[in-house]
Amino acid sequence: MSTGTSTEVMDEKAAAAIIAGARERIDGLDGQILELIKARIGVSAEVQRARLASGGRRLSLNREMEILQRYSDALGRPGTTLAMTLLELCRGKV
Ligand SMILES: C=C(O[C@@H]1C=C(C(=O)O)C=C[C@H]1O)C(=O)O
Repeated sequence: MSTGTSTEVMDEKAAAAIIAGARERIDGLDGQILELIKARIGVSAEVQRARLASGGRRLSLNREMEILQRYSDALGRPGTTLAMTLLELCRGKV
């Protein structure tokens, strides 16, 4: 996957301004990502509770496979690692 970097030449001040602005946007995006992860943990717990309360198993391997496939299709191998980390956050280690 490309990181979108280019080799354009520029002076240090211009680069510093771009970096500062971009880092602010990255911090904003990371804040949103963290909030989304916390929301995902809550929704996942809701599903797990409902399944347990109705006599089912807490975890669903088929559903986890769908999620791993989706992240892998979108982001390749690191996507699989990311999905595994998300699943661990949402249902604990298995
Ligand atoms: C939330 C669910 O329960 C568990 C947690 C999952 C998740 O966090 O995505 C996926 C599968 C299950 O192991 C579900 O089945 O959808």
